[in-house]
Amino acid sequence: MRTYNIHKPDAALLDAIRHKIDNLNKPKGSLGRLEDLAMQICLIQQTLTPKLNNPCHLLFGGDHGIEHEKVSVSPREITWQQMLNFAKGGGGVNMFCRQHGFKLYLVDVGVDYDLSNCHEIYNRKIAPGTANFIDGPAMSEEQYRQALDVGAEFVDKCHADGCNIVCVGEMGIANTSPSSVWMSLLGDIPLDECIGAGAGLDNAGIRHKSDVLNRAVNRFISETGGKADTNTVIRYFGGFEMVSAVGAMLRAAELGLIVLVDGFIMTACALAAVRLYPEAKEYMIFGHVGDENGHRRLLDLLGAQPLLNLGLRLGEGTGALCAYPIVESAVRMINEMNNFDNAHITKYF
Ligand SMILES: Cc1cc2ncn([C@H]3O[C@H](COP(=O)(O)O)[C@@H](O)[C@H]3O)c2cc1C
Ligand SMILES: O=C(O)c1cccnc1
Repeated sequence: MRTYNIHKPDAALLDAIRHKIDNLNKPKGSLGRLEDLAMQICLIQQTLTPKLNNPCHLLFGGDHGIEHEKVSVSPREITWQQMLNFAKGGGGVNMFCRQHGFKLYLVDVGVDYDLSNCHEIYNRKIAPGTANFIDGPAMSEEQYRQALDVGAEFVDKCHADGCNIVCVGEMGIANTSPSSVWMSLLGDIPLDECIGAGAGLDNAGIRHKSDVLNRAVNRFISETGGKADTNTVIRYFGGFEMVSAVGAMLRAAELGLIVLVDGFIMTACALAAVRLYPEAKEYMIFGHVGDENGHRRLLDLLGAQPLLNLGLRLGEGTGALCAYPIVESAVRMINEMNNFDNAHITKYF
């Protein structure tokens, strides 16, 4: 399996960035979180004049064996139907990509339907859905490697487009289930605190989802003696689209791109990426906290402060895309605002 060469950005510029921000014509600290964002972006880009170039959105699609256990309110057909809908420009993700000028890459890594005639969708299908993790691992080691590599491949495409900020999103009916299991096992949090309604289960549905996931996790723990490493947990429960998202986040961090993180599912992928390479977190901006049970706790676990709180629970990358204008504002602040000297304002502190 490839390794990723991910470093914490060099902190040598920290004082110069702080000085520039504090010298802008405003009371010290008065642009709040925008100042922290600008700081993070300057460090990632190693400059006092950061830029956001050619933003790209990567959307990976895949189906899940665990869907057969009725852990989602929706059937798996929705995955391919939505992928085709995205290809026609009709999804939530499409309108926000259009709004903010993101180039959208749609990638089939494991949808249980032949999408190869659709030229707007890249065909990187590893298998038509993962295996059901109630019985054994969702994917083989080889499939795990492949899924990570697809993620990296598409970040390389974005990079070749001149992009320096990527959003990552997903489409995969039932994928809140593996996300909850990752959160529980990688975050050491009781499983039921990680489980929510997903795309709209009622209380009885959530109880059933919890029964299924508890059975699968208990079986896994007795099989592995509770000693499984991070890669094994990710591979055993993950979806192809989720593992590709992990690979994309890691490659983006390796290349020094900003990663804009979406909702519950993508935050679970961020956790997986950070468990593998802790420095990857320095490159991540967390777009929002959504309404899926567990999302807030997952963000807290990562020490992440989400930018928005809009009650979203769609996925696809929509929450990350909605946060993009805030990121733009932070970059404008540090590039365009006058400082006390050139605005001829008396510096009083
Ligand atoms: C029409 C529709 C569009 C979606 N777009 C994203 N999701 C979201 O819901 C799914 C996860 O929820 P669960 O684990 O409960 O299935 C994922 O596909 C996620 O992207 C959708 C779900 C539906 C039904
Ligand atoms: O926050 C998310 O990513 C999410 C929540 C519920 C359903 N689909 C996605």
